Amino acid sequence: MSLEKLMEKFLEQSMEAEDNFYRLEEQRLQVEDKRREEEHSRELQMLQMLGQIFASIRMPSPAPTATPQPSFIPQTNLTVPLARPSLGNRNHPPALIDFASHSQAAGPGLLMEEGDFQFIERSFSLGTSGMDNVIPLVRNTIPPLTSKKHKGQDGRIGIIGGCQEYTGAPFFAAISALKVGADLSHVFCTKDAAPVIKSYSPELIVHPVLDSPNAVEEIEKWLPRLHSVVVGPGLGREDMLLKNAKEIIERSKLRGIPVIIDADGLWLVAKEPSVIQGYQRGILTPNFMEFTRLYEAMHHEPLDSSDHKRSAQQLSIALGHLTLVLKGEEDIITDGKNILTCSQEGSGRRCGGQGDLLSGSLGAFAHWAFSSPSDATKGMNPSLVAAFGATSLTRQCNRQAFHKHGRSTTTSDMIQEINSAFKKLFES
Ligand SMILES: NC(=O)C1=CN([C@@H]2O[C@H](COP(=O)(O)OP(=O)(O)OC[C@H]3O[C@@H](n4cnc5c(N)ncnc54)[C@H](OP(=O)(O)O)[C@@H]3O)[C@@H](O)[C@H]2O)[C@@H](O)CC1
Ligand SMILES: Nc1ncnc2c1ncn2[C@@H]1O[C@H](COP(=O)(O)OP(=O)(O)OP(=O)(O)O)[C@@H](O)[C@H]1O
Repeated sequence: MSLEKLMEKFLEQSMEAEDNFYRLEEQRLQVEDKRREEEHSRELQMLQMLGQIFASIRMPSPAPTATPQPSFIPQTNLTVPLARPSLGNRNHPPALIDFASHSQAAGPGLLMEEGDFQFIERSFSLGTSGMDNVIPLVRNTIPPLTSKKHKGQDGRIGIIGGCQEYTGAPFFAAISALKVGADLSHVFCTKDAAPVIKSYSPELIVHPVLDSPNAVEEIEKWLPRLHSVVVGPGLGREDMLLKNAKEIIERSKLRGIPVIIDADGLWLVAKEPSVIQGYQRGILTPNFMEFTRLYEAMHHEPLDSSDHKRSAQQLSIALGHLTLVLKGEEDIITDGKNILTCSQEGSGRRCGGQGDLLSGSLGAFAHWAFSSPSDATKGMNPSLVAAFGATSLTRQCNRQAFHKHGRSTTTSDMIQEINSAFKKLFES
């Protein structure tokens, strides 16, 4: 046999061996996923039972002298979503965390009693002692970079958004998730937005399906592989796109995938709050305008803007203790029971797209927080920890970018700062 033939044969054999290796590895991962799923569903069942036991112990006792405050009646929803956790996610039991935060005094801050509920405020501005409280929890959830992992383990994030008008927003969100440390970022956008978004970056996986007749089925195929979805950046407000986004949210909920809703996704929530109400892995990231819309949709009265924290808390409660991030001069993060405020120094530059950096990076932080062992967040709701990570990072990026570019600072400049801002906050 000639040397050439020998080489050919050798190459064929080694390719076959490689194929076999990957096939076996895939099988092994499937078995591992199945084992984890079974373990998670057992944990969920136990936690539900525990939840019921706690609930029966904590039935409200009548408080004869307390004056009820009708405008602030908490509409709690302490049920654990009967959802299968997404693959690779260690499940954080929402009910248990709720009970834990009811019963723990939360370090520094203000303790308010409202009827039967305790509202605990923790004001954390980085650079003060507050940082010492939450930043270490964020750190605990960040997966270490080791050589033992395969591609995808640190996060496969899906962005639902991108239409003819808005191609920047989904790009900013998707690239921010990657730059923070997720392994893969998928953008599900309309057909005409896809080539534009692809042309911004070869790093993104772009699916031109959001306006196709079978959009939901096309996207659902990917859901089992996604660790979190961010719905809304650049989605637009066309009825058909909102309808598809709504269906994706519903299907993500069924799989227990963390769902971050921003921008036009919040327009959808204001119209149909039930789409996310009560889902303990849902996080909403409104700016003040979006917040006002949501508040008025839920409370049927104008927002009293004198006390943002209280309003944010009320809205969170009305939405079934969903985590809210009200963005502004200071970011208010609440799940209706705990309030964190992040006033990490940013800058006076308010260019468009900063919110997309926040929601995209939150996609990664949320995956990490929900898939960490529960002691990593020391009983704090993982959504709060993830949101604090994302807001402090966004503000730090803004600060660093402004330092270099001054009034010319744009979101792209902020994205360039993600690595060093991340290091400064979480790795030093
Ligand atoms: N490069 C891209 O592709 C980008 C695309 N983007 C995408 O655009 C889509 C629409 O998003 P949106 O935020 O412009 O819509 P909406 O909520 O109707 O706000 C409209 C008006 O509300 C006001 N307003 C806003 N904030 C406020 C505040 N804090 N406090 C008070 N008022 C405030 C303000 O009103 P004005 O001051 O102009 O009267 C503003 O003009 C969405 O898909 C998003 O992802 C962006 O991500 C940017 C980068
Ligand atoms: N007045 C402010 N001072 C400091 N930081 C701010 C201020 N307002 C917003 N931010 C920060 O900017 C980031 C984005 O918030 P912003 O209100 O711009 O969101 P948005 O309007 O949804 O953004 P987008 O342009 O992406 O739609 C948040 O991290 C928030 O903390």
